Amino acid sequence: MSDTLLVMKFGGTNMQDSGAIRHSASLAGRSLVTGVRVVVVVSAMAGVTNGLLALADAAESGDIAAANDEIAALRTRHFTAAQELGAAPDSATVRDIREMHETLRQAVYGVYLLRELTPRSRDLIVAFGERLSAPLMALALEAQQHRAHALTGGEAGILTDHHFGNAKPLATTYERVRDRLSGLLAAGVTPVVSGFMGETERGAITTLGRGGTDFSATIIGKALGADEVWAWKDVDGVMSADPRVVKDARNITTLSYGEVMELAYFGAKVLHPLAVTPLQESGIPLRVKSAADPDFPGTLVQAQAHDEAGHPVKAVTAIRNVSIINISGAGVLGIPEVIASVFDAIARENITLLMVSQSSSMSNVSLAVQSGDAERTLSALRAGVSRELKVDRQSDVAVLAIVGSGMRGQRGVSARLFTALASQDINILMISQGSSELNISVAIEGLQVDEATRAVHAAFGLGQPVEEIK
Ligand SMILES: Nc1ncnc2c1ncn2[C@@H]1O[C@H](COP(=O)(O)OP(=O)(O)O)[C@@H](O)[C@H]1O
Ligand SMILES: N[C@@H](CC(=O)OP(=O)(O)O)C(=O)O
Repeated sequence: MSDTLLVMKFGGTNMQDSGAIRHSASLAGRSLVTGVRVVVVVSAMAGVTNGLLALADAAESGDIAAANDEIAALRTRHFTAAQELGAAPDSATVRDIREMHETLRQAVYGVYLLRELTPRSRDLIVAFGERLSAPLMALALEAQQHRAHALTGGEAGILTDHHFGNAKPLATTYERVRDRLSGLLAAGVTPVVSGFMGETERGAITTLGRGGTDFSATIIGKALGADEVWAWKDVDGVMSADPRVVKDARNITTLSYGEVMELAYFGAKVLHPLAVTPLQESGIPLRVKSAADPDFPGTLVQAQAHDEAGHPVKAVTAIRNVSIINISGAGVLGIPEVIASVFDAIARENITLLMVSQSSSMSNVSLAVQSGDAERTLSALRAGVSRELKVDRQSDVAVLAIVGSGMRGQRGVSARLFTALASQDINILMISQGSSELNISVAIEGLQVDEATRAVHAAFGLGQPVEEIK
């Protein structure tokens, strides 16, 4: 057996049905047959997380029939996949899947009876997607003659805080994961861990935020001191823009942890924004790889940035469904306490600020937040800042960002961005540049975000192949 250890993450698309699961198992198998040890981390089958969220909402609103229909559809989907992967009707896997569905049904009925869906019960319900897919991957690996064992996030040692829906790992997680998984690996068994989920010290199930399976994989990678973490995707790697929006988006060969965090933070759905954080200290590389083309190198994410000649910007990305909250009035004028009260109110509500800007006359502060957080932001501000200030909201906004370490100290980058937007008649509502100079972001009308993305991608020549320099 080689000493190499890889953590491999398979997302929803790569788990969407028995065929995809079998293919994903074969990708892990390519390494396993060479003696490499692998920990597999899986997401829910594509669409299952959204289905679970929808049925939980239906139960809360009293529509138990709709919730039960969705549960039945999910049940059929998981049983069909298990059967197609070779599970006998009386096998332990089928029994486990049946029991999980029964518990899910009971949890959903509880929500219906109470007409209350707390963040805690939502996490319990939504984590069933990943809990149900891990045994399917274990089946597929076993069918390909690899010993495998399915574990929930908690069983694998992932302990988190109590931020249901957006939990973070506790420092004790790392040692615990090592304890839980080392024995299996030493015995030649491939652990298959349900991603996206963990549990609190008291055993309540938590989730790590949408797309959280990437984060689970890197937490496990750090805990085990893995050689690399591989995130298998339905795209070639991290691309210069969302390939669904920009047809000539190209694969980015290397990115630094910082660059990938900026990209994920500014909406590139390809990785969870915190996914690389566990890797930063240890310098473990993350590879984003194409499940359809496993020999293609994909994107290597590591500590150092590699800048590309003539390409100060590596990617353009966007966050949709944003609202701008404006705080204005003479009272804002140059009084630090006012600004402090604004940020206090936001911090108390744990709201993520996407952009902040203050007008030069200092009589106005604008905050960009996800539209889902806008009402909470408005109430927090109305309660927390002086009544003399006017607080209002502009909806249907998007934040577009350009990212790349090569723009540090480079002149003319913002000018190029603004010219590209102006050429399409796109009005800029807010501007901000991170002090790290890894990104420049602008708020624009939501309806214009796709054409803006394409214009900016073209203006920075991101569709053209480049030679890489160190
Ligand atoms: N810059 C980008 N690079 C690659 N993919 C992107 C980017 N921006 C958005 N995406 C989208 O992210 C998707 C992959 O993320 P996701 O579906 O969450 O992965 P998975 O579930 O396979 O882990 C792609 O299908 C692509 O449409
Ligand atoms: N299933 C979860 C977690 C996840 O990471 O999914 P995916 O890898 O399919 O993006 C979600 O949809 O958010």
